Amino acid sequence: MQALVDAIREQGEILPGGILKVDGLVNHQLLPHLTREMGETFARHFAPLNPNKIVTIEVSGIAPAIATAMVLGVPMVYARKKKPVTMKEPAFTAQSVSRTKGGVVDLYVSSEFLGADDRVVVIDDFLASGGTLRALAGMIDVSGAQLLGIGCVVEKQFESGREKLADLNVPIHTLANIIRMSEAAGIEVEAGR
Ligand SMILES: O=P(O)(O)OC[C@H]1O[C@H](OP(=O)(O)OP(=O)(O)O)[C@H](O)[C@@H]1O
Ligand SMILES: O=c1[nH]c(=O)c2nc[nH]c2[nH]1
Repeated sequence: MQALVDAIREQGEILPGGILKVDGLVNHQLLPHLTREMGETFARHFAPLNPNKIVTIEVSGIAPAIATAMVLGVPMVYARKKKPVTMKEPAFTAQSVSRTKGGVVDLYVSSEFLGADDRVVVIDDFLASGGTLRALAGMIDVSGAQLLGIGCVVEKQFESGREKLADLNVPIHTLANIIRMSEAAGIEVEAGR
């Protein structure tokens, strides 16, 4: 997605620990025209798989996920990181490591909104080590739903998440790919794959 690649070139910043800051378009401020194009692009890509649900993780996955779900005309469910009293049991749960806040986070999805009838495409903001998507894929599996594909806005190729998730045997589509980044060389970014 060229507009996303251009925006990352313009606004992206490298932070310690191999973190790419794109708060101006993905993780704090959202640009509606870019978010809409993300949704349209994911929807075009995954529509042939005929999903009936989009699943993501709060918080930064919600915007691209709802943009995709709106185009496909299907519900979007997000894994919550704190279980509210309203959540109906049983809930599927898993743990992942937050890359931007540190520490282990719990993920919860109620069986009220995910189950054996669901054909799921997962949409998230970042594919880095793949740990978060691995945790979510485990919950989807336990629920009995079928995982059809994974879409991420930004892939950090140098963290090899795509390779680590290969055993899931589902297509992974990303919109921008960070090949490498360093203070010396800057951010090397190309269209996703
Ligand atoms: O492939 P991984 O190494 O697991 O990294 C990707 C995950 O890291 C971020 O979550 P984080 O909890 O940092 O942020 P968020 O609250 O902004 O969604 C991001 O939203 C992805 O879910
Ligand atoms: O804002 C972010 N920048 C990153 O580099 C990253 N990697 C995983 N999750 C991330 N979130």
